[in-house]
Amino acid sequence: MAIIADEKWLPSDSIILEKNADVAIRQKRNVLVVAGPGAGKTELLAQKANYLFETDNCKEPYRILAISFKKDAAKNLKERVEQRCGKETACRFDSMTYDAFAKNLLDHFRLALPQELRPKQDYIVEDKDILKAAFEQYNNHNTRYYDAIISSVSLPFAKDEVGERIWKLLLHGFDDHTSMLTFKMISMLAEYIIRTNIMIRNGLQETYKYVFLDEFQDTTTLQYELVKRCFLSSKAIITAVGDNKQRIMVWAGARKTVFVDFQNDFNAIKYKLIMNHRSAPRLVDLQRKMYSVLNESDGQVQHSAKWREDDGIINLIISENSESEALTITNSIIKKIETGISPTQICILCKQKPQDFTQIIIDYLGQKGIYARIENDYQDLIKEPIIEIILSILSLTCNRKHPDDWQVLVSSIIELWNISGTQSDDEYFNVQNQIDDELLRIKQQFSLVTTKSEFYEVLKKIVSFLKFDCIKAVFPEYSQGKYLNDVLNRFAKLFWDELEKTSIDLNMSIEQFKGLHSIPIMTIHKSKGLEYDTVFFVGLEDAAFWNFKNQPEEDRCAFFVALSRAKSEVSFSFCKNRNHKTQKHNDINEFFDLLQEPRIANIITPP
Ligand SMILES: Nc1ncnc2c1ncn2[C@@H]1O[C@H](COP(=O)(O)OP(=O)(O)OP(=O)(O)O)[C@@H](O)[C@H]1O
Repeated sequence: MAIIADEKWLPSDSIILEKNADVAIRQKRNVLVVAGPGAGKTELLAQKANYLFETDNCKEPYRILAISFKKDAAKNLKERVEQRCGKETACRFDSMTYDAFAKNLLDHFRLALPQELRPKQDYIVEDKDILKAAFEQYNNHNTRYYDAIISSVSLPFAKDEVGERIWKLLLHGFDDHTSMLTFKMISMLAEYIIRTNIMIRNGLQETYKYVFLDEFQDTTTLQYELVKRCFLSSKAIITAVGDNKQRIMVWAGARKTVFVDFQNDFNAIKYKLIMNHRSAPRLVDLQRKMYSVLNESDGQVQHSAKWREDDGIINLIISENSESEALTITNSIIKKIETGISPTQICILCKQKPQDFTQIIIDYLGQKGIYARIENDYQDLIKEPIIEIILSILSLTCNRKHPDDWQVLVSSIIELWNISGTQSDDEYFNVQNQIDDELLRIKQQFSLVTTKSEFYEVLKKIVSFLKFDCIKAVFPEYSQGKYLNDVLNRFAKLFWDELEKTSIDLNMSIEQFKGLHSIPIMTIHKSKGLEYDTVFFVGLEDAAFWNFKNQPEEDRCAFFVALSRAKSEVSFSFCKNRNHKTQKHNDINEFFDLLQEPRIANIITPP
């Protein structure tokens, strides 16, 4: 890659950065970028990676570490950097979740832990049954407090309290159980490793010259402590991006003071962005109205110039019952699709339990030949590296001429089987031939599949061709316990569902599984960081916001996140009688008041 002089560097993909974004990208010290939805915070991180690599500010062999909350967010960021800088340079961009970061540290440096704190090498992660069994040994049956008890322990052990005793059981195994760690325990052990081993800490700081923290508002105290332990007072330059108004993880321990703490601890300079590149002007107006409700100053937010001033539609649908709600939403979706909007650009959101709120809508859409599905199970699976490889194999058995799939498969196999670039061309062609032969065998075997168990046999063949042990060895996330089996089983089940629905049309099943033709349904939590042309929020009701009285701020943020996923249209739906139960909106009247203000929402009251 040719090196570009600092002053000549320009953002890629014709992106024009607002001034503060450009300054934050070029800044040579720790920065905190705070900005509303659609301001381009994630885009800023991707551009900053390009800038650092293209200008050689991040010289070889230094690397960039990017930490996100969700696997798909981490993968998307990596893909953007790969597209722009090429795979070779982007291999110095390590994009992972907090959980993966902590687990990598533990797995690499497990032996640096004293015996008392050292889990077995084959420890299992997040197994609820083992957790329960450990607590029950101490007659503790209230699962609600398990997390708090685990987190209350300080390392190293000093007190011999119940929490410590439970940790010991989980660390070393008990009865027939092997070691089991929750992600919180992994984070605490990783923090302990860094705290007590200067060499390891120095090594980490020597590796990462730059660190990116996405969705910083949701960082928990444990995660923040780990970042601090790793990078405080180091030469690593940290860029954190976030939005207070989207803090919807307080229930999971998000640290409310994290922005101020970061500014103080890391002497970070704060930049505000004011653009909203995503939403149409009328939607931005509604978001702006919510700023004061969310205790955020700043009505300065601006919409992009690509819109006309009166663009954007907001609806409040008030239905008598679930059937009339489903009919209204289905008809509205049909109209959207008729105007050329892809189903994948239409999203249905719920505060919780999407199954309970959307099953009738799924059925009605299905009757019209429109496929909608609850994404929560699919989203994470699709981003699993092993599933990406299996899908590429299945796809190549349908059509050998899929260059992207071929690329994924060959590069994965080279990595899995540890065939380095120094091997001879002969060896490389040999591998290609082996892949070709195997694809043919799988194709033949698949052509005879009529039952679930026969399909499972095909999958087993694929995994044995890839070599189970190599998969475990190459991908750190699969190295321990049952996780790889768990991923494969979940995939087998969901993919067989698609095969059944398409009468075993493999090509169609792959497309359906990837969600290329379906309307995604998900919780607000899963929708973070995503965007759609049209959003339907189903269940603007007290029952969905059942804890509003105790956590009004977090629920307001949830409403705000739902609203801000939409580019051009958003509908909120209240149903007077949902699933034979009368619904109210007394507790969340403020949302109704807001939507019913003059010139905000069209009120739709189907019969
Ligand atoms: N400078 C820019 N010019 C034009 N479009 C942009 C720019 N920055 C980002 N975008 C586009 O705007 C949309 C929102 O960007 P992005 O997802 O990075 O925002 P965000 O601040 O992370 O949003 P959120 O907090 O809501 O998840 C994306 O479609 C992105 O491609």
